[in-house]
Amino acid sequence: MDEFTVIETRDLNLWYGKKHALIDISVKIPKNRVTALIGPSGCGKSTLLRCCNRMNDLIDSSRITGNVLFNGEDIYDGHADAYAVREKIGMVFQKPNPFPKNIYENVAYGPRIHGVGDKRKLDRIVEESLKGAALWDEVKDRLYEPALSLSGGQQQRLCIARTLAVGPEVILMDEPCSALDPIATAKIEDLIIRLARDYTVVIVTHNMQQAARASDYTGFMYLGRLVEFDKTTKIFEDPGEELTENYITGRFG
Ligand SMILES: Nc1ncnc2c1ncn2[C@@H]1O[C@H](COP(=O)(O)OP(=O)(O)OP(=O)(O)O)[C@@H](O)[C@H]1O
Repeated sequence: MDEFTVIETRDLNLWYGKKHALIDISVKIPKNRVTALIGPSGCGKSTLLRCCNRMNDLIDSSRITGNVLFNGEDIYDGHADAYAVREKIGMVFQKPNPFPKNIYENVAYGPRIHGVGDKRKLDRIVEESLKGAALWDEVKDRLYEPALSLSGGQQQRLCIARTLAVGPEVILMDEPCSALDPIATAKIEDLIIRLARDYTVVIVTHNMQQAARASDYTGFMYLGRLVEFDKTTKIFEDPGEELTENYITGRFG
């Protein structure tokens, strides 16, 4: 692969107690591309995604071996700061989870706790982040209304804006459309493609059409292993492994 690698895992293994959830995963995530992780329920997609920004640290029973490199530096190195990692590698979850605050405060929250106090600067960050998440036009006249008054799709784009506001390089998305209707889903998919101009996006999805439509690269996982990783067109048109072919043609799942 001749793309520039932003995140790389090397022989990554993860256990939840005795459960061996990730087995020898070595993968290179290309910069400024959308990578989709697909595979049947329980195969380890979300676990792999969470390893990329140390969210699994929050699960007491989890233990890892191997390496996860971000721009060549091991994020599990004793000196690495998990909070700084999560600023650079942001995450958007399955269910939109805005704070019970107004729209403006949801986006301003991250920059504020990182010390941005100047109102003009915060205004600019809020506007740019909402534009980046394709939400500005819909909310610019109601910035001080509760975030929870937005539709589900708007709330998810607000969560994306909140992630953008702290200046990430990578955005991890764990089934970001699973709680949304088809129109809201299409908007998020368009946004994902657009975000890859400025960011690297990794998305976990159950929806193979979504992976085919919105991603440049696809990893197929099965029982904790990464079976195949390649350009999305290759995975869907000419997979190298029979297991991948059986999955994408719907023979199991
Ligand atoms: N906090 C946890 N404690 C114990 N086991 C867990 C935990 N989280 C996940 N697992 C187990 O690890 C395995 C991988 O789970 P993971 O959620 O990563 O899979 P997934 O492919 O994302 O599944 P799904 O598509 O259903 O969300 C599963 O067997 C799951 O039961």
